Amino acid sequence: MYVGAIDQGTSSTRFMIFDRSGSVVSSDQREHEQHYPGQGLVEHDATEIWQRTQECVAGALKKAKLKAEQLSAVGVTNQRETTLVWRKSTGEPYHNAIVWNDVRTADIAKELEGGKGPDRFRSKTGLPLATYFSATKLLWLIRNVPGLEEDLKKGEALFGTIDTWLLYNLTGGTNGGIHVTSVCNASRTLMMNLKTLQWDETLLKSLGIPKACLPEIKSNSEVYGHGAKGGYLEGVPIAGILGDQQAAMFGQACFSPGEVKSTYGTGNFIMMNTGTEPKPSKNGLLTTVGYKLGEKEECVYALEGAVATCGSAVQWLRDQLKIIMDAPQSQILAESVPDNGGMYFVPAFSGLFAPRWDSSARGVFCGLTAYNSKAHFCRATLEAVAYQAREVIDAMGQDSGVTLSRIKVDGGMTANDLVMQFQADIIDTPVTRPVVPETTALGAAYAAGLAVGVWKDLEEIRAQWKMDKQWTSKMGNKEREKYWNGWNKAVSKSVGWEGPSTSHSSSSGGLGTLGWFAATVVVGAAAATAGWMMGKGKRIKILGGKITIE
Ligand SMILES: Nc1ncnc2c1ncn2[C@@H]1O[C@H](COP(=O)(O)OP(=O)(O)O)[C@@H](O)[C@H]1O
Ligand SMILES: O=P(O)(O)OC[C@H](O)CO
Repeated sequence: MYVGAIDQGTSSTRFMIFDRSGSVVSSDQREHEQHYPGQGLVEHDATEIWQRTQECVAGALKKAKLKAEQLSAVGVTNQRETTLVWRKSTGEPYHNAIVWNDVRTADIAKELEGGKGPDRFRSKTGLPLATYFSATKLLWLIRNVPGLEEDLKKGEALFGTIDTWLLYNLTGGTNGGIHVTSVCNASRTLMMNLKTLQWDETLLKSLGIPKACLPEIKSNSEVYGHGAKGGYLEGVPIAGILGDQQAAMFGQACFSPGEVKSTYGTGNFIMMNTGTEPKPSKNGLLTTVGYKLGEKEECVYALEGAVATCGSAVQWLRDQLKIIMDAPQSQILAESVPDNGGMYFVPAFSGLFAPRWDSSARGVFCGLTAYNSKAHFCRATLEAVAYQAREVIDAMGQDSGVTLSRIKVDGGMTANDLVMQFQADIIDTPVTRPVVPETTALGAAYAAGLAVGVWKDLEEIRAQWKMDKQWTSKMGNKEREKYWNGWNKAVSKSVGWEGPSTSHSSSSGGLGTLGWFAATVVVGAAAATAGWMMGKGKRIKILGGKITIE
């Protein structure tokens, strides 16, 4: 018995085939182009994503020497919030998809507050008003694509997140393709009511979004449709849809309240299972749907801390600063120095997400002296991953009252020992990686397999989770405190960079209470304009968002 999973992520798409033991049988992965049409803008060509998806499916089936009919089911997992609209009559997108970390909608998010603050819709949706969520992106499209509003009202223009787009195309597109989304993806749009698990008429009215364009909300595990005739998955039940972070939580078998996973990919997303009642956050986290296994099953909720920039900062070291050739080299370079050399980096390329939600924050390197080398830039970038995660984990502890005994980790960056050790050090909690690191795809496969009886229940799935490696803290309290204070000083330089700070959470770091003693401060930003800045003995050139060190 085999189950497939399409994992459509921010940087790439994978198709993975698993056997009944949850082991990987075959995998194929393709990148798609990242479009950056301006400062803070990130777009994907949805047609390219569909093309890559088909190539991956064909590639993985070929490598495994399997035919589609040998797959019992296929699950879909996707980058969440990324928004697109397409024509029902032709299947063509009206515009590139606007990606979750695009910040063009800062003004729209502010406008939606209507004088009532960023938490105006939080009690219904569990979300603050921020650029991150789909409704702000859909409103931007409505305001900027001529004729779209009329087409949306008529039902000619269909809205979808990436799961919806893939399901539509997998099941036939203009030839009978279904228009559905999963409850956990819908919970990221600002349009779904967390209690009713349906689109909320009052919210839609406040937002000015017509219901006719929205997909039907389905559970995370049921047969939605079958692969279309003539497609690579012809006849195969498409039976699971989970947003990628929910899929990772599911693949990590976090089925009991209080269990936490942290995924280190393009961004970093930390989720805690909070059981069958939505848990409000007072500390800047998101209340969201974890999973719902079938129409009649209870919904399991989660608290989530989303950090926008994680592995993408490593890609930036590679592609923009060009101080590493590839991601694994970041560890080698960072390990070539004994510590951060006093340097900190706040990678607020998309502002700061959880727990601060400050869209005005921008990237900051600080604490430099002439002693610092590119190795310190690299080390500071990697360490920033762990500090950002600690902010979320501290907030999670405050919101849930749970003291964590461990965190289950996954995602591309868990290959980096230095990051994982520093993570365990800075949170003083064990960090545990499973044998199958592709938990996102595995979670989607589990959801699909459960719907068609490949796996019996959650206990059977839990029994398949096996530990590969665990990191425990080797750092003393005094040292941890020193680093944590340094990080918080750095963050205080990042917030409000693009204007008044929009931060609206009581964060865990004691911002503003610390003085600033660094000998040399270098402030850069992905969105920086042209200019030169002088460090002692170093020149840092910032030009059109590209930084070079000479
Ligand atoms: N050894 C490594 N050290 C640091 N970062 C890494 C390493 N390997 C992968 N990454 C980062 O992890 C990310 C890819 O992880 P992945 O889980 O595939 O992301 P996504 O699902 O968001 O596409 C990339 O941003 C890459 O820079
Ligand atoms: O594609 P990833 O792994 O970066 O995940 C993106 C998230 O789903 C955005 O919310």
